[in-house]
Parts: sequence; C-alpha cells; structure tokens
Amino acid sequence: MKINPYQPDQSGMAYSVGTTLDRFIKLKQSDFPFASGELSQLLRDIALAAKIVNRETNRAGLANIGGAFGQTNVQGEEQQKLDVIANIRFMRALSKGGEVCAIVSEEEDAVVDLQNNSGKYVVAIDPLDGSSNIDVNISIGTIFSIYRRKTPIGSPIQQEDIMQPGSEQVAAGYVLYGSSTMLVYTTGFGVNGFTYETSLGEFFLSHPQIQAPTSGTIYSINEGLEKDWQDGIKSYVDQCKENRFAARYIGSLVADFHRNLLKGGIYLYPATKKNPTGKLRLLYEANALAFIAEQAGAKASDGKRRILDIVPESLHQRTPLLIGSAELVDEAMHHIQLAKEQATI
Ligand SMILES: O=P(O)(O)OC[C@H]1O[C@](O)(COP(=O)(O)O)[C@@H](O)[C@@H]1O
Repeated sequence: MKINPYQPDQSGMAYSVGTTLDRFIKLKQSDFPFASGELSQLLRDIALAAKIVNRETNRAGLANIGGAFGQTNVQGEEQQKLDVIANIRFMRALSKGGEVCAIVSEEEDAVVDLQNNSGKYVVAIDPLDGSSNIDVNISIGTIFSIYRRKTPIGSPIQQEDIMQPGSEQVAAGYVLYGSSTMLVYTTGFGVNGFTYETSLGEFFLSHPQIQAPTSGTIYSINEGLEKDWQDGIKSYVDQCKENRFAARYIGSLVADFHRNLLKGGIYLYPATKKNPTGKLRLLYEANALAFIAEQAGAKASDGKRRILDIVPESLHQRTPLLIGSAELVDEAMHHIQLAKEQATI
C-alpha cells in the first residue's frame, strides 16, 4: 500500500503523517459545512475509551482480568471479563458527552436508551471482537458504527432510529489491539489510520487515505467448517488454493480484515449448519467494516447483495460476510452465482 504523506483527500485537504487524531478530527470537520462538532466530540470519546481498553488488554494477564466472566450474552456466547470491561468503558464514553441517544452493543440484549432525547446519534458497537483470542494474546478489536437519528431531536427514540441500513452510517471504524494499537475510521471522505503512541497517550496519523489493492493473494476463512459450506464457497476456495493463495485466518475479524485491507485479500464467513444465516452480526460487525471497505475501494457482500443495502430486521441479526479486495469479492460472488445456476439445471 503506498503512503503519500501529503496526499490531499477528497476535500482537497492535505494531512501529514504524524498529525494527531485530535487535530485531524478538527481539520476534517470542514467536510461537513453545517457541522456542530458533536460527531467530532463523539469520535474523540471513542478514541479515549479505546486508549483505556488498550491499557486493560495490555495488562490483562497481570490484572487477573483474563478469562470468563461467568455469564453468557444474548448470542449465548460466554462473556469474557474483558468483553464486559470493554463494554462498560465504551458505554461510559458514549453516554457522557450528550451526543448519543441510543446504543446497540454485542454485550447488551436490548437497545440501551440513554434517555437523552437531545442526543443526535445512535451508535452500534462490538466492544471487543475476537473473544476467542483474548486470553492467548492474539490481536483483538473494537468495531463501531455511527448513525444520525431519523426521528426529530427532542423526541423519544424509535425503532427507525436503530434499524437503519449500513448505507445510512455517518461514520464507522475499528480499533485493532495488535502489535501496535491502531484506530481506523471513515466519515464518508476516505479511510484514515492512526497508530497509538503509548508513551505520549496519543493517536497519530500513520496511514492516510487507505486504498485497498483491487486484488490480492490472501484468503481468510475457517476451513474447519468446510463441510458446511455451500458449493459456490467450496469452488471459490478451491480456486484460491489452485492459484496458490496464502491461507491466513487469525480468528479475529478486525485483525483479518485489517491485514487484507492493506495487503489485498478476502475474508469469508459464509452460512454454516451452526449459523445458517452466518455468524457475524450485521449492526455492529459487518456494517462498519463494509463502509470502510467501500470507502477504501474494496467490497462487502452477503453473497447475494451489498452488505450496506441490507435493511436490519432484528438487533443481533447475523449475516454471511464476504469482504475484501473488489476483484476477489466479485470472483467469489461469481462462483456463488454459478453454483446456484448449476443447482437449478
Ligand atoms: O471461531 P470462528 O467460528 O472461526 O469465528 C471467528 C469469528 O468470530 C468472531 O470472533 C466474532 O466476533 P466476537 O468475538 O465479537 O463474538 C470474529 O472476530 C471472528 O472472525
């Protein structure tokens, strides 16, 4: 991926690598002529919570905050202590500033109505993604989507404020707690990545205007579930092997997505017997990454349609996910279509 430190973005503004996140947010506010600064403050609040969660994940082994919490979440998954800690930290950060009226979280059964009708934004969040990797020191992440509410400010939140298609996102991003900690986000004007400098407690612009390679030679899928795959997925993965693609699967969506975004590749989590509608959640996993992917020139689909076009029907609804370099996603879709046609012959 080429980095042009002074590459002007879509609004013609040029940012140098090393710009602090705070300064970048301030400068980018001009992308929104009538901006009130609330979205900017919300992004800052998310960054602050990410710094705290970063500290907690770094010292999890020492602070006895590894391991299970002893409860299951609405998905029936065993909550890890860090899942709960991250959820609390982001909940606090999102509810303190007054910009947010409602939160959808992987760790909360129902919508968290902040009883703040003057709040303009709805946030959907996966506080800690990659739970199966928390205790074994492998990269994990946070994923967030931000929507402007549909109903008038001052009125109670309604279903229509929550059940918005991904195409309505005003911002989305993820934090990767890896060998270094990064925050990558978009507000619809390109994708920018910031690296956390722990000693200074600051995020600095390190990856301006990320553009995903249109193709690549990496595929990421849990091959242990091959028996459950539909024919189109099987034939596509066979073709990847035929072409000597590298199989890379960390088992943390954020980490797999981030690698493929920078190097070129495709991540696939199709429907399986255990998860006939896919495993990943539309509102707080797939939508955010799909927005970032498209802003970086990549693609995201459920195998039939664009992820961002899906109108949600339930809070924790799952979706199959094919996401990554545009040509690879197109190729996978082609295999799925072909298999469907062959099945009807
Ligand atoms: O273990 P599997 O079935 O391959 O699933 C791994 C996938 O599930 C996830 O862990 C789901 O996310 P959570 O950890 O937030 O539940 C993704 O990060 C990852 O890509």
